[in-house]
Parts: sequence; structure tokens; C-alpha cells
Amino acid sequence: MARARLQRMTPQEAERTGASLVGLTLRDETTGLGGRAILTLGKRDLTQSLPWTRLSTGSPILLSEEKVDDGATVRGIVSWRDKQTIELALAYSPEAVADRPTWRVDLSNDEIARDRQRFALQRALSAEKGRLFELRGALLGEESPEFKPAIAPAELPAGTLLNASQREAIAFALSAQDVAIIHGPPGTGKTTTVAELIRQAAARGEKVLATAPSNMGVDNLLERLLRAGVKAVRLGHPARVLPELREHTLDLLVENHPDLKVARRLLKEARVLRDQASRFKRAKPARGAKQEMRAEAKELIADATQIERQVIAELLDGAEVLCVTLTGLDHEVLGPRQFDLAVIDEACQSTEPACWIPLLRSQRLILAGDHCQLPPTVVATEAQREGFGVSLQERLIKRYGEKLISRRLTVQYRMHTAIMQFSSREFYNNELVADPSVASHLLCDLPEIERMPLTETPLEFVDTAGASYNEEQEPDGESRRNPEEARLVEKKVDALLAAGVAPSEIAVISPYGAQVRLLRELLGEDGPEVDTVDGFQGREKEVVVLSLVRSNSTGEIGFLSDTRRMNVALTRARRKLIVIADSSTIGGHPFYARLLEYFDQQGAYRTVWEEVE
Ligand SMILES: Nc1ncnc2c1ncn2[C@@H]1O[C@H](COP(=O)(O)OP(=O)(O)OP(=O)(O)O)[C@@H](O)[C@H]1O
Repeated sequence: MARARLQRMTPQEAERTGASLVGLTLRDETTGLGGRAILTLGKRDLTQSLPWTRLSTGSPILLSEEKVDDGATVRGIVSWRDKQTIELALAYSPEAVADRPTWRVDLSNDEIARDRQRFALQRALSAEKGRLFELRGALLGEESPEFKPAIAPAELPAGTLLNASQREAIAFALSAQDVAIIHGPPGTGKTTTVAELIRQAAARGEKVLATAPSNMGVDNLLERLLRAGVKAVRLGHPARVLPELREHTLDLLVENHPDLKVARRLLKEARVLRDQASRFKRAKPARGAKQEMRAEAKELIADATQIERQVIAELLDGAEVLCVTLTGLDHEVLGPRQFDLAVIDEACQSTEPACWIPLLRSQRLILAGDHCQLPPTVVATEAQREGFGVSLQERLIKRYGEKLISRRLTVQYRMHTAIMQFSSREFYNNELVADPSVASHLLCDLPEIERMPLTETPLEFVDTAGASYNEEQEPDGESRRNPEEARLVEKKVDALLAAGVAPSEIAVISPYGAQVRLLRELLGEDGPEVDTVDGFQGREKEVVVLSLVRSNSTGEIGFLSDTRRMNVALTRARRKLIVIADSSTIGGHPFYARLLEYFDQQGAYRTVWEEVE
């Protein structure tokens, strides 16, 4: 569906969405692990950089030859990308039709992933007894989830300092018999907590499945588990795993296992025998010798496969924890293996069907995430209508209430208190507390940053009302932008740079893709990172400049009315948050009226007239 839409656009339009790269030529081809073809592609002009793209290491892609209408595509994944080139790992090397072929790469929505979700739902639906049947009851709201009395958390390893809310969340999760939630607002150490929960479960001898919707999420968990001394194995294609963690993938562990040497020798012998058998074509073969050799080669291959299977089983059964993305749970690899506990980190970033996949193999389920931030992106309106935009965590909290099913982490290690406070009031029952290590930190506390009002205060709101900074629709697009506001952002960024803030410590964020594109042009390649709110979820920077774009006489605010998007936007900055917006447009919405009042109370409100003086 998504690919069909991309194919209908002109190549340039498709490239601008960030989901395609077009006009590529082949630079290099090698063979990688497991005989995969590794292709390096770049623009025809060797010095030309690739445009901004969402295709990054690990993205599933489809490669096709441009201007050839035979519909032939090769499926693969991005294994590496730098400024000028993109490297792909493919099952096989594509055959070019044209003499001097050019190629295009499109992001693919993974069909295997969809099949696994469908299968999980069907299995859950048809379960008539057993654990899956019981868990289904709890997840569908038919049977209240049960909890044992909470036990005291097991001894923590030296160097692990958990705060009280983190300890309580772990004790609560360990007492869950069916399903429980760890609610982690921004910067509250959710992953730290989840990793410790898994370590404690493993220390009790439980087999744990540690999952997240994204490869990055799984890698974060794996890295912490390894640091805590847990025996963890990563499933999934090595190219999708951070290079420093690849040695912990099942593929590489198998590859490096001593028994595999034997298997390889057997395969080599089998190849020699087969070669010999085919050579008999010319000489006159002894009766039956050809068949005998082939049969022997077959046996050797079977022995090698058997050794490989045993190595895989030994590695899987020897691990305390298996780390894998939700949709990467592969029955071919795991067979019927069952787990005592399945944990889903970043649970609110996943659609619900994917969360049912680990359920098929687990006794209990723990979700960790923040349903007050953005839900998964669901493009199709029909899917949105059918409820795909609601995560399992959000649905369970609505069904059972926060108290029964979840515990919230309340100490955050990111934001100055003034940056945190508004979000805490609006979304977290005013329960968030800034850890003393961050509660009053400011830009001017960083080395080599000049002391001035810009760096000595945590908050700033620049109101463009009355300045005729009108929004406009992007030419040949549907997104909105605001050029005057973009120039004001540029001025702010220049002032920050002049005060000594490094570009790498600044993020410019806007809800609208068109404004992001405009700002990227204005601020240049070496400028600060510019992204949409959705794209910046999960990240943080010392200073964030937020451009809200909307400025019209009818008070229309479009998707700014999803306040979870603003919750994400307002909670990315550690030491300084600058918001640029038109109060006369956004102020009609009660949430934004309260936001304006908050900035005013904090003495952080200015009009654009004060700014441009
Ligand atoms: N108990 C603690 N004491 C001190 N620092 C902590 C504690 N818990 C977490 N942190 C720090 O807080 C930061 C965020 O933690 P972590 O990376 O676990 O959170 P996350 O789940 O990835 O982020 P978020 O909570 O924003 O989703 C890290 O730098 C971590 O070291």
C-alpha cells in the first residue's frame, strides 16, 4: 500500500517524503554473512550527498531498477549509510536489464511482520484453554489481572542506584501474575528500570523474553542487560543491530562457535564429492559410483545441518534472556520454546497486534512505556478508525485504571524543574520530581558558555501574534510552514551559537514536515539537528527551539490539538526550551491557553516586538 503510493508520485516527490532514494548507481558489490549480497549505491555524481532520508541502518527496503517496468524487486535491509552512499544487504544480487542501470530504494512495510501479527491474533482468538486463553481474558478486560502480595526487591548489584518509584515498579511488576504496566514519563529511567526487572527475574531462574517494537529499543535493553552481567542473546539480522552489540547476535554466536568448524569441514567435503560426481560426466563412471557420492554428500550436509541446529539450541537454551523485536520473533528459530516472562519496552510505540506476538510464548507480560506521549504512527485512516492508533498499554489503563494495573516512575533525570512542571501538571497528576542533579541546571553551567539572559533562564516563549507571520501551505504538498517564523528560529539559533552552545547540543523541532524542510535549508548541513516532533520522540538535547507554525485568523490548529504531541515536544530539552508561536491562533484551545499562562507566570513570555528590537 505505502509502496504503491510512493510509486504513483514522481521520483523526486517520493524522495522528498524521505521513504525513497532514486537515481542511484552501483558503486560496489561484495558477499556478506550467510552469502548475502552487499551492494553499495550512491548518486550518479560521486560528490553528491544523499538527500535527507528516513532510510537508515536496519530499515527494510525494496530495491528496483528505475525505468524498467517489470515489477521486479529484491527485498533486503539497509546495512549502513553515510553522507554519500547507502549499503544494502540483499538475499541475492539483482540482475540489471538496462546497459547503464539506475536504481531506486523504497522503504518496505514488512509483510513478514504483518503475517506474524495476524497469526498471533488468530492463535489467541482460537485458544479454548490453557495460559493463552487466560491471558487473553486479562488483556480483553474479561478477567481482572491478578497480583501476588508484592515482595521485597532482590538485592541490587553494586553501583545500581534505583530510586523509590523505580524499586516499587519492579516489585509490583514481579508480583504480577498476568499482566502489569510500568509507566515511564519522559526522562524517568524507564529502560534502567526494565533492565533491572529483567535481571531480577533472571536471577530467580526465570527465562525472559525481552522485546521492544524497534531494533534501537531492543539494543538499548541488551546493552544494559550485558552491563548488568545477564546472559543475553540477541535475535534478528546482525545488520539491524548496533555494530558494538553484533557479537551477541545468534548469527554471530553460531558463526564463532567451535563446533561450527566441524560443520564447515563437512560442507566442504560434501562440495568436493558433488564436484567429483558431476565430473564423471566426461569419463565413464563406475557403476553406481555417481549416486553413491551424491548420497554421501547428502549425508554430510545433513550432519552439518544437525550440528548447526544443536549449536543454535545450545545457545538459545543457555541464555537467561533472549532479546528481540516484537515482529522479529521467528518460529523457525525459536520452535516451541516458552518463557516465564515477556517484557515489552517502548510498549506505546507499538500497535496492539504486535504486542500479542510474545504472548503466545509467555506466562506473564510486562509493558513499559508512556501512553501520554505519541502513539504509533498509523497512516491508513481505516486502520485508525478500527483502533490501531490505540496502544495495548493505553487500552489496558483505560479498562482497569492506573492504580490496579500500573506503577508510575516519578523522578526524572533530564529537565530543569521549570521545563518539567507544565507537562507534569497536564499529564502526570503533578507527580513528577526533578532529580537534584538536573533540577536547576542551566545552559550557562556548561563549560565555555557565556552568561546572559538567553543562557541563564530555562524557558522562553516568543509570541508572534500581530506580526503577520502567516502560515502557508507548502507548494505541491499538504504540510504547512511559516517562513517568517523560520527566520526567527534562525535568529535564535544564531544567538545560541554566538553564546558558545555547540550545534550538536541544539535541536530545532516543529510538528510540521514542511517547516522542518524549510528550517533544514535555512540552517544548513552543519547546523543543529532539525526534526519533526514525532521524529524526535525518545530523544533529548540541552536546548530545544520549538516552532509551532500555525498562524491564521480562524484559530485553526490542526493536529496540534493532539496534546500528546505537545507533551513530547515540551519534554525534549534538558536546560533550555524556547517556544515560538502565535498566541492569537493557538490560545483559543484550553491546553494552549494554560501553556501561555504558565510561561507568563514563569516570567518567560515575550512578544516578537521585544525580540526584533
Ligand atoms: N535511579 C537513578 N539514579 C540516577 N540516574 C538515573 C537513575 N535512573 C535513571 N537514571 C538516568 O536517567 C537517564 C535516563 O534513563 P534511561 O535511559 O533508563 O531512560 P529511558 O527509558 O531510556 O528514557 P525515558 O525515561 O526518557 O524513556 C539515564 O542517563 C540514566 O542513567
